[in-house]
Amino acid sequence: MVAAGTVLGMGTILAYGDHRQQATEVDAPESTPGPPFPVFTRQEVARHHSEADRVWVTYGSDVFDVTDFLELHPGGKSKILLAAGGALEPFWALYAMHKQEHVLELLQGYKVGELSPEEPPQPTPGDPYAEDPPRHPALKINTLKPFNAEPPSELLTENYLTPSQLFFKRNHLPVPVVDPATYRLHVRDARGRTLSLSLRDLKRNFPKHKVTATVQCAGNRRAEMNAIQNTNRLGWGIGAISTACWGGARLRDVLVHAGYKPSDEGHVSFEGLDKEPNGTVYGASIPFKKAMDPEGDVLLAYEMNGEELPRDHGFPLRVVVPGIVGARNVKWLAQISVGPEESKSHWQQKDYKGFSPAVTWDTVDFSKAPAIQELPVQSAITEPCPNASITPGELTVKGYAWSGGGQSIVRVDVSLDGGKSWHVAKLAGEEQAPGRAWAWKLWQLEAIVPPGTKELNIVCKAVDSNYNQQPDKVGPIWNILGVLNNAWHQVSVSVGED
Ligand code: HEM
Repeated sequence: MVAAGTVLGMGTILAYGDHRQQATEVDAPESTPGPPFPVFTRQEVARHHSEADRVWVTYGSDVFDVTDFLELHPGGKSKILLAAGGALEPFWALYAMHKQEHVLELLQGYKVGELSPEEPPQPTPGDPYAEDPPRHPALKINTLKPFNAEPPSELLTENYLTPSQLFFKRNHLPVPVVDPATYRLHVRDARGRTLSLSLRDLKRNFPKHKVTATVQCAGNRRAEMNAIQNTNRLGWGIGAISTACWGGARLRDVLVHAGYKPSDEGHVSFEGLDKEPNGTVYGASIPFKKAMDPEGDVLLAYEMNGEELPRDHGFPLRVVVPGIVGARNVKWLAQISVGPEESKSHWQQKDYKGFSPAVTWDTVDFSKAPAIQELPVQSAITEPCPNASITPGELTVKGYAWSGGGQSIVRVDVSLDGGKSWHVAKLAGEEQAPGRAWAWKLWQLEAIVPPGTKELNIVCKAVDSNYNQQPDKVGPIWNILGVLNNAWHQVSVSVGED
């Protein structure tokens, strides 16, 4: 049934075939409609995520079986396998050369069905996570309930903005189901009254601002800390960090509307609609000064990468606090209040704080450590992958670098010999104003691996505009919560024969 295709160099692709019918015959009679395509749910598609189960992908509302194209793919089999069982869109946002007519025609030849219309989420008694949204199978899951997952690290630096479906997900609780028509944001105003703002109010009454900002979880790279001594907390790799262009109202404008003055002091507390079974909601706070700073760029965001905020990222409204740890970027925002004290929530008081390696669960005193706000300078290697096997000759090393508090990245040093000698990487990314460099820089180093080399120990370290640098070892910054790991990132690869 499947006519094998032939690839004649880049761009020249012949006859890959049609899985259902030979519909591309040159002299085909007046097109007679074929039998209707079968309909599949996203869950059924997701079961086809390996060659053994056949590799299915979706594009729009169509389902394709691309198993027979794997070996023919100009981008390689491994790349298609990243999308196996899920949507092509986030990958094709990274590799835009697919948005050409001949590629789409080629894909049509592999169509095997259509997606059934999205079922509205069904509450299941006893499972508070039953109404969580569908996710892309390419994500590497840390925990399913609550959903915590990161993209494959080599994809992180394929595009400056992370496609929303691949953006890391860090949920503390089930994703709430919110009706945008009845949604209200409650803001305690300066006179103690509660303002109730609809989404329409926020969109119509406050100017829309766009900010490109990186969000990083404090636990990014915890796996390296867990390898030293297990913290028994989410073992994030290097992918608990992503970048998006956010759009929404400025928090400052809403606070001014609510009667606050820049000279006021204290903290702005946020509460989400995500709840524990006992009714406790997620909450966090940021300093009032940051919220009111005209250059602080804090948003009440309703857009992510030019589209409506996805459910996993806080639909219909979330806080985006550029330069500040992800945990304060409260999603599914329900309430804002201003007061002399920080949020009383567990996540502000008893989590997301840094401690000495000497502190244990028996000796920890959470009241002694400040809540994490701005994060330290960070960088990581996304390519090559750890334990990859490479050949002598040209080597491209890629990665990301970012610093908290709006500090820009001024340099990334890369070593191929474990830190004995260094090279300076080339930086790329949006130029953002000093002190407002909210988004990461992607970096790249082209190197030559001499013949006879057996292995490389690749290391990277970044320098920010305050000349803050990363510490060389994880051990001395290990802590019971496994947060703030910004040690030099290291990747070892073996070098085979050419
Ligand atoms: C399953 C459906 C897919 C089809 C039908 C497809 C098809 C193609 C075609 C026809 C090209 C050559 C484009 C040109 O003429 O310039 C191409 C290139 C490429 N594809 Fe795909 N692709 C698919 C999935 C993917 C996925 C999921 C990824 C990434 C995760 C990917 C990554 C690439 C890359 C990196 C290239 C460029 C290769 C090079 O220039 O050396 N493709 N693909």
